[in-house]
Amino acid sequence: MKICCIGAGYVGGPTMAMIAHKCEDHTVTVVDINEARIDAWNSVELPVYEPGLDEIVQANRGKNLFFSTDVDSAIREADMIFMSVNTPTKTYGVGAGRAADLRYIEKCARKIAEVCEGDKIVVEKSTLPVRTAESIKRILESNAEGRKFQILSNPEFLAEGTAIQDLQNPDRVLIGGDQTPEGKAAIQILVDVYAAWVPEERILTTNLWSSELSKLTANAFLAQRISSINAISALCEATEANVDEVAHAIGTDSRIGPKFLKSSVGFGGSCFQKDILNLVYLCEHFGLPDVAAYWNSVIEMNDYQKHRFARKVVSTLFNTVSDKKIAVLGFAFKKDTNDTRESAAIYICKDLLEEQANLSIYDPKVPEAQMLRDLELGEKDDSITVCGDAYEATKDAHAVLVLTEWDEFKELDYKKIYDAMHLPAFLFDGRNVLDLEALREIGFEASGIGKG
Ligand SMILES: NC(=O)C1=CN([C@@H]2O[C@H](COP(=O)(O)OP(=O)(O)OC[C@H]3O[C@@H](n4cnc5c(N)ncnc54)[C@H](O)[C@@H]3O)[C@@H](O)[C@H]2O)C=CC1
Ligand SMILES: O=C(O)[C@H]1O[C@H](OP(=O)(O)OP(=O)(O)OC[C@H]2O[C@@H](n3ccc(=O)[nH]c3=O)[C@H](O)[C@@H]2O)[C@H](O)[C@@H](O)[C@@H]1O
Repeated sequence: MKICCIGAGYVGGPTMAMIAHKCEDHTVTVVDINEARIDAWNSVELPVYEPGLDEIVQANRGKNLFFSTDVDSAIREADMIFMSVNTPTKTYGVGAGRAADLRYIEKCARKIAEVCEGDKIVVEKSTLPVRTAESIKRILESNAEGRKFQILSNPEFLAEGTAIQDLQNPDRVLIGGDQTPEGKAAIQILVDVYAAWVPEERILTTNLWSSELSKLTANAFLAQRISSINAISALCEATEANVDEVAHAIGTDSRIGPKFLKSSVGFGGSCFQKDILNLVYLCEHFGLPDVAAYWNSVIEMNDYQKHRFARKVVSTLFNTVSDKKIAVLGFAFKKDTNDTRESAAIYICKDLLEEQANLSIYDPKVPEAQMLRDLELGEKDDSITVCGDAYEATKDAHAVLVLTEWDEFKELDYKKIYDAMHLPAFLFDGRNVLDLEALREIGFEASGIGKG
């Protein structure tokens, strides 16, 4: 089979690389209108950093895995077309700030209608509002001219930083489609692709709307757990309870489970916030304001947590950080990724810049240009310095903030860092990854999240 994927981003690239790797009989072409991105996929420096990704791309690129800007030809030749384009929060017009911006997905549908010649299976890989398949179907069918289209929903559940592991061994693959004989046949074709490496009992099939809604619901539930434990972290700080101990104590209840209970500076990433906003918008659209308010509170709590952290830094540093050097360790929204979209670090840095702090930032994977873009600063702005390592960033600092849980931050020589800092030397572990007792023995005024 010939497979085409429109959108060579964090999802399109890795998922298609895995399909090509596991299904050597299929030819997979990933296309994008962003030429620089396609060039990078064809180079040694891939545009997405993911442990294990280089190896599978190198093994298959040029054999049955291709990256191209020739969108039309790839669509024309394909039997199955994945749409993996971005679906950001709308920034204009009706629903601005909440609804999903579906213009990219609609452009894909129109492009497919315009250029394809035979029958196609069109797969929604992007995360979409429930019932988007209906619009896609209308666009395709209005322009069908005898061609037949089957629309499937196959949302992606990978997490960045563990994408390859998640794709290799997914908890489940979800495929939704029409419950007609033709729809079921299309579902089976996609089931067969995944069955090359995923046990069949982990491939779930549903109707289209359940599949679309399950993706938004899964992200909302995951984010809700983080907001719940972060809410408790504030109470821990007021009561001398320890949030890690509370999380462990509740997580051993098999009904609650231990995962996604790590208190932090707040969740980031391109999807949790956008998908919950989308869910909130949908609830309002369907006349369910109480349901909308319930899910919106997950985002409100996350905003509270990010600002609470920045406020705590300022108040601990004697209520002023003006002209003080604050070292920021970690800028990505989580470890093992170069992605900074919606990273809590952006909001915390902005709050501190507002207080006139001088920031020296180090992240092992995020380039300086990206940080400047995220902080909306020009190239010559001297309120931030981007450093090549943690020691340079922390030299002469008044405080160190750990904002991403990169493993290397656990291995640093904190005595060396302490000796080069102003005293009292403050350290705020926004990820609860460091040994606070050991840091206090060195002399740090060290604090974590949710640790009274
Ligand atoms: N990033 C993640 O970890 C996950 C993302 N998702 C969902 O997957 C979708 C894609 O996300 P990402 O890969 O992160 O986005 P991304 O922004 O990294 O990649 C999207 C790509 O689509 C391309 N594109 C947009 N319109 C196009 C068009 N008309 N023709 C050709 N290319 C076009 C863009 O140039 C861009 O390179 C979103 O709906 C997202 O919610 C789902 C699970 C995980
Ligand atoms: O739709 C998506 O985009 C993806 O969103 C998340 O994946 P991702 O955002 O890549 O990463 P997560 O591991 O979920 O982390 C999200 C944020 O929550 C934070 N987090 C996570 C877990 C936790 O216990 N505590 C916590 O603060 C992370 O540091 C990070 O900032 C989901 O985990 C994926 O299943 C989903 O496919």
